[in-house]
Formats: sequence, C-alpha cells, structure tokens
Amino acid sequence: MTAPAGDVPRVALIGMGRMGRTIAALAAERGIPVVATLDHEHAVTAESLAGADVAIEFTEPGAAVGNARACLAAGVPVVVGTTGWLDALPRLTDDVHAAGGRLLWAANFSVGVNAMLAVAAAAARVLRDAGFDAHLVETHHTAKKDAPSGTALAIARAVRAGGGDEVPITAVRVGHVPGTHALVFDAPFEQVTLTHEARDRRVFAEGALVAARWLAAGRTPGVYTMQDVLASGREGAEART
Ligand SMILES: NC(=O)C1=CN([C@@H]2O[C@H](COP(=O)(O)OP(=O)(O)OC[C@H]3O[C@@H](n4cnc5c(N)ncnc54)[C@H](OP(=O)(O)O)[C@@H]3O)[C@@H](O)[C@H]2O)C=CC1
Ligand SMILES: O=C(O)C1=N[C@H](C(=O)O)C[C@H](O)C1
Repeated sequence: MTAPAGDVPRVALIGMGRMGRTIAALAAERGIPVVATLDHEHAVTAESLAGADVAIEFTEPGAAVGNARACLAAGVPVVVGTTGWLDALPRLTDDVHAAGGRLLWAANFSVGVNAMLAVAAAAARVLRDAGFDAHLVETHHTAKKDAPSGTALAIARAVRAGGGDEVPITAVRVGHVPGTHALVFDAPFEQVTLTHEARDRRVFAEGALVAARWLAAGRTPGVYTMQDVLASGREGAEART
C-alpha cells in the first residue's frame, strides 16, 4: 500500500496489545515517530497524547468509544481499529460533528478485505437470482474477544447491499490464526467461495498507519472509513496517468 503524500505525522498509540505492539514495531521500521503509547494505566488526555498529530486506537469493544471521545476532546484526530462497538457509531458521529473533529474507523485495514467487500456485493447480485445460498465462516486466534468478527459483519452488510439475504455467520476460534474470512455461495451441484486470508497482522498495522497519515493530512472534519483512504489513492493514481 502506498502512503499518501504529506508530512510524516507524530502518532499516539492507544492500546498496547497485539495490534498496538505490531504498529509500534512497523512505525519504527518506517521512521514514523510514536510519541505516546497508552494502556490501561494512562487516561487519554491532551497531555498524555503528547503533541500527537493523530491517534490510533486498538483496544476492546467496551473502551473504544470512550477513547475516541477523549481524542475528540483533546483535538486529536483518531483512527479506530477496534471492532465490536458499531452500535454506538450514530452517537459517536454526532459527537464528531459537534466537536468539529476527525475520526476514521474500519473493521479491517487490509486492502484485500476492502476489495472483497465490493466483490462480495457483486457476487451476491449475480448469484442470488441463480438460487445460491450464502454462508460466511470467520476464523481467528483464541484470544479474540468479539464474535462474529467486525470484518464478517462488514461482508454480511456488503452481501445485503448486493441484494442478498441475511448471511448466517460461523465463528471459529483456534490457535493463532490472524484472520480468515470465507464467503461461501452454495447451489445443488456447485459452490463458489471467496476467501481472504491475512497471513500476518502486519497487514492491518500497515493499513492503520496509512489511514493515520491520510487522516492527519488536513481532512475536512467528519467521519471516514478505509474505503475513503483507498478511493483517494485511486483518484490520485488516475490523476497522475
Ligand atoms: N481493524 C482492523 O484491521 C483490526 C482490528 N482488530 C481489532 O482491534 C482490537 C484489538 O485487537 P488486539 O490488539 O488483537 O487485542 P489485544 O487484546 O491483544 O490488545 C488490546 C489491548 O488494549 C488494552 N486496553 C483495553 N482497554 C484499554 C483502555 N481503556 N485503554 C488503553 N488500553 C486498553 C488491553 O489491555 P489489557 O490486556 O490489560 O486489558 C490490551 O493490551 C480488537 O477489537 C480486534 O478485533 C484487530 C486486528 C485488525
Ligand atoms: O481480532 C482480530 O485479530 C481481528 N479483528 C478484526 C475483525 O474483528 O474483523 C480484523 C481481523 O480479522 C483481525
């Protein structure tokens, strides 16, 4: 993934679990300054955010919205990668507008999953009328707290947007799997499967850093998703050709 143009932002990390640590390591490799690493011990305040241009939040469903609000109050744009809190998005969107702040959220920061959302909607459009039955299987490591995954819910929404019915989701928790999503369309004599497999969680970390740089680069106040980041990359590429 290509990083957007603009200054390299100073980043604050909120949540130093698997994702926080992976982002910290990747940022060090890429020369991106991490000015704060906040865990349970540190409240999110203007002071603890330490002059960051943007915060990246990967914690847990019960903490994400409060942390995002604290970033808004501190005037720091925030990228939220935590899943499992989307019921609160309408209220958080109101808060973003009231604060004149910037928030970007995504259930999955990989380019492949974001492309799969469009493919899933198109496949549902074509296969629904041909009588195919859809099912989704998501597989993750045993330490994952939410089920179904945020990505599975996003794929199910994409299928519905393509005119498909509600998609049943099976969540499998086993070993150390970083994240695999298989969308199955089944008919009496054949089956179509769309699978995305993350081989390493660095793919999510890289996407989150690209999103953070994009959000820090002086966007209009509002709520954004990874689709906005990828669309502006495509527009940029088209403008250059
Ligand atoms: N959008 C995407 O592309 C991806 C999203 N995710 C999502 O990101 C989230 C985190 O995943 P992961 O890093 O694997 O989870 P981990 O459990 O490894 O890490 C979460 C960390 O957040 C800490 N934490 C919890 N509450 C707070 C708080 N209020 N303030 C500061 N820190 C806090 C936890 O501390 P403690 O352990 O002490 O409670 C823990 O260190 C999950 O919701 C997951 O689904 C994951 C990968 C990719
Ligand atoms: O918790 C994880 O690990 C992951 N969570 C995200 C989700 O819930 O969709 C993204 C990825 O699949 C890894």
